[in-house]
Amino acid sequence: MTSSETKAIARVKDCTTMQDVRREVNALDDVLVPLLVERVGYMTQAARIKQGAEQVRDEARIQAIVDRVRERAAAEGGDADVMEAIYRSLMEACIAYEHREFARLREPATAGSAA
Ligand SMILES: C=C(O[C@@H]1C=C(C(=O)O)C=C[C@H]1O)C(=O)O
Repeated sequence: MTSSETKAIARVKDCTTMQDVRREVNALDDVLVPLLVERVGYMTQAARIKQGAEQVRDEARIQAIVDRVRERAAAEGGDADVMEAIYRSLMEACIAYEHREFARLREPATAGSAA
């Protein structure tokens, strides 16, 4: 259970200027981007493990993630619809990347490309 004092929304600072807002947003992006790089990295793992390209998009898993992040966002005092939109967009980018990785990992080896 997330108590009202520990909710993420309670950590938003009051800002006076747009410089204040953008400094805080940049600081959060500095945390988010490395985590997103790590998340996207698991798409390469998924691409290796899955047996066929038709398995890359998994609608049941997408819906389970949407349900889960909507609940997590609400528990943190956030907007569930905004979080769903962010995650649907994120997962579409991840799926497109996973398709590229699926193909790349199965490309026939050519001279000079061994690694
Ligand atoms: C990583 C997976 O592949 C895809 C990418 C997903 C994601 O970005 O979390 C979710 C579902 C899949 O369509 C998976 O199946 O779990």
